[in-house]
Order: sequence, then structure tokens, then C-alpha cells
Amino acid sequence: MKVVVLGSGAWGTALAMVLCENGHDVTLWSHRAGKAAELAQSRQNPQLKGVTLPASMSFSGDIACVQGADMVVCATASYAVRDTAKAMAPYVTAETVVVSVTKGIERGSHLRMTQVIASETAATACQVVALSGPSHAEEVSRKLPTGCVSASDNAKAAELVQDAFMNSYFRIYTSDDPVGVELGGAIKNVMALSCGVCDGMGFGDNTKALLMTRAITEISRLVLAMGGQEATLAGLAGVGDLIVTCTSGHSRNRQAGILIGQGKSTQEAMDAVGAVVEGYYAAQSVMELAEEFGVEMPISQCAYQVLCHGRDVHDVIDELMTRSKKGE
Ligand SMILES: NC(=O)C1=CN([C@@H]2O[C@H](COP(=O)(O)OP(=O)(O)OC[C@H]3O[C@@H](n4cnc5c(N)ncnc54)[C@H](OP(=O)(O)O)[C@@H]3O)[C@@H](O)[C@H]2O)C=CC1
Ligand SMILES: O=C(CO)COP(=O)(O)O
Repeated sequence: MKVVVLGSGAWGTALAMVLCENGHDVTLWSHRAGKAAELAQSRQNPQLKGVTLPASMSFSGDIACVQGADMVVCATASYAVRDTAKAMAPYVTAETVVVSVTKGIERGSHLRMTQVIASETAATACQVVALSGPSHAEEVSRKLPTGCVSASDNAKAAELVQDAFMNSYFRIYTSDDPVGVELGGAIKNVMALSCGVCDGMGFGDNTKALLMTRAITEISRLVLAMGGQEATLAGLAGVGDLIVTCTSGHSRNRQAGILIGQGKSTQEAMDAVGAVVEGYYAAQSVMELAEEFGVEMPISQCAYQVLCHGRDVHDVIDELMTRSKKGE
């Protein structure tokens, strides 16, 4: 297949490598033409240290490279997905399958990323699939065994994406629950930031287990209220992604949280991480959705107050620990 990957950050680059490995004709697009030229020349992405990009990979800074693609993988930061989808729309047809690998919820509209893409490509009626799961780019680019979920209401499209990506180190399952898969991936970023804060404050493994367990309860409440499936949250895109992001040294969200727990402001922490920290962008939407759907999400609410209003982390932990008593 001819595949174009939009977004040459860590994840877009790692997925482009998998697709090259699987024998597809792959172009990696950057919104900055200079970056495309740099990648083509160096065959290195500084975010994936020690990894050489395959000779078969092409690079472009021109969105018209989407023309004629059988599959387009959208791997930009969530805040750039709408503009990117708008720019690619003239080159997409009903036969193109678009894969969203971005983990976020659009601010204001509260749309999932596949919904944002679908709204910008509505005239083409292309299929849009979500691919998500516990999958740090650094490890996928080193071919370490990893599993993800390809989710769509259209089973054939989900299977097509499964076939395109799956190989001996990248195992893909299908799902008919894009709601659960996408919301699980987006909300766990807020939780991973919170886990990082606890690490940065010097709390222990007990604290992390408490936070992660209550986090999955909280995520489930919202996802079920929004029409997602419970089984999805017990799977790779739910608890799987929560585990990897809350515990991994690769996690950008956890890294930012650690710095905040050590006393840095949100902006200082995000600048230091130097890649998109999606939990920050999702926090407000999660809180607004919790209100809209009438579900209790105390961890997300506290995370929002710390991240977006600079509330003191000690006060927030105190508030969470002294909430009125209840059954588990
Ligand atoms: N990193 C990982 O391991 C994983 C990441 N993800 C998800 O993938 C998405 C990307 O993450 P990651 O690759 O880590 O992030 P990076 O920060 O490494 O990359 C973000 C990408 O978005 C691009 N971008 C930023 N602004 C714009 C814009 N205005 N128009 C077009 N493109 C833009 C960046 O381009 P530039 O840098 O040139 O400005 C860059 O290519 C996130 O939603 C993340 O949650 C999912 C699974 C794993
Ligand atoms: O979603 C991810 C791993 O599955 C990446 O998480 P971070 O953005 O926190 O690195």
C-alpha cells in the first residue's frame, strides 16, 4: 500500500518504520519542510536515539503527498489534528483509510480525534480508524514486542489497519469500540501526569497503585456514560495504556508530572519535556465532559486545577485523601 504518515514526531516516525518494515511504500510528512529535509538527509530522529530510519522511507513537507495514498496515518499533536485533516482533505477519497493515532479530545467541541478527522473529510466519506494502546515510540522503533488495538465501527476498515501494521513485534487486535479505545487513550494521559506528580513529590508504590486503580474506576465511569464498552477498559487501550504511561520512563506525561511534583510550573515542565504533553491539553475537556455526563472524576478534577490553575499539589493530595468515606 501507499501510506502517508502525517507528523514526524516520535510516534509518527516509529509507526512509519513499522510500515516500511511491512513492505509498504511510506512517506513521512512534516508540517515544517525543513524538518522533512533534515530527516531525509540524516535518517535520524533525535527523539528516537540510536535508531536509523530505513532507506526506503520517503519524506515530504508538502501535504499534497497524500494524493493517491491508500492509507493516511494522522500522528500529529491533538491540537493540530483539525488543521492537518482540513489540509489533507482535498487529497483523500472514499477509498482512503485514515488512521488516527493521536490521543486527545478536542478542546471546546469535546470530539474524539477520529470524529475531528471525519468532520473535516466528510465530503469524501473515507473510513477513519483509531489505533491505540500501550506503545511507547522508543520501544516500537527498537522492535520490542508491543500490542495495540485497531478500532472502528466498520470491521473491514479495522481489519485493514490490523493487516497493515501487524508483524512479529507489533501485534494488533481489532475492536468495534472506538469510543472506549479513544477515550481510554486520552484520559489516561491526565492520570499519568498525576502519577508523575506523586513520583515527583517522593510518594511510594502504594500511592501509585492507589492512584492507578482509582483512575481506571474514574475513566470507566465517563467512558461507559459516553457509550464505550467495559471490556475495552480491561484491555490494551484501557488498563494496558494506563499501566505503561503511569510507570514508564519514556512517558512524556509522567515526566511532566514529575517536574510539577518537584515544584516546576506546568509550562516549565512542558518546555523541559520538549514533546507534546497531551494530558495537559485533555484535562479541561475531561473535566467538562464529567460535568456534562454527571459522573464523579475527582482525580481528573484535581489534576485540572493543578495543571491549568497552578493549585498547590500538597493541598490537592490532601483533598483527595480526605474525601468523605465510601465503599470501593
Ligand atoms: N510518543 C509515543 O510514544 C506515543 C504517542 N502517541 C500520541 O501520538 C501523538 C503525537 O505524539 P508524539 O509523536 O510523541 O509527539 P511529538 O511532540 O514528538 O510530535 C508531535 C507532532 O505534531 C506535529 N505538529 C505540531 N504542531 C503541528 C501543526 N500545527 N501542524 C502539523 N503538525 C504539527 C509536530 O511537528 P514539529 O515537531 O515539526 O513541530 C510533531 O511532528 C500524541 O497524541 C501522543 O499522545 C501515541 C502513542 C505513543
Ligand atoms: O500513549 C503513550 C504510550 O502508549 C505515550 O504516552 P506519553 O505521551 O506520556 O509518552
